Amino acid sequence: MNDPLSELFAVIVDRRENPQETSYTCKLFAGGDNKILKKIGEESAEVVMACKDDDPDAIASEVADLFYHTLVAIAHHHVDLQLVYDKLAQRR
Ligand SMILES: N=c1c2ncn([C@@H]3O[C@H](COP(=O)(O)OP(=O)(O)OP(=O)(O)O)[C@@H](O)[C@H]3O)c2ncn1[C@@H]1O[C@H](COP(=O)(O)O)[C@@H](O)[C@H]1O
Repeated sequence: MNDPLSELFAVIVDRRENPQETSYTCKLFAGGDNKILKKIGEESAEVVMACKDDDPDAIASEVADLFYHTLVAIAHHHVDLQLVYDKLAQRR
């Protein structure tokens, strides 16, 4: 699958398997749940604030940050993105 989320998820999983010193993603993995989940909390709050401000560009930007950090969380827990897609498909 080559949708943008799947492509990003593949890069994130590669960072998990092949750590690189300069990679922000690798710093998140190194920090574990404490670091990753704190970022999800922060980014969620930023999505809420951007929606409260009714600022479409800020909403898109903050949701992109939230998607990225959520993908890092599921990769950290070795959950495949396909499983998320399967859950969505089952709800159709
Ligand atoms: N999509 C993203 C992405 N979205 C958001 N971010 C980072 O998430 C952080 C957002 O948090 P903040 O705004 O709070 O910024 P910050 O102060 O730097 O964050 P903290 O130091 O507080 O954790 C920023 O550092 C962004 O660069 C991302 N970092 C990486 N990616 C992609 O992940 C892949 C791997 O990147 P590397 O890990 O850098 O190799 C590449 O495809 C990148 O494009």
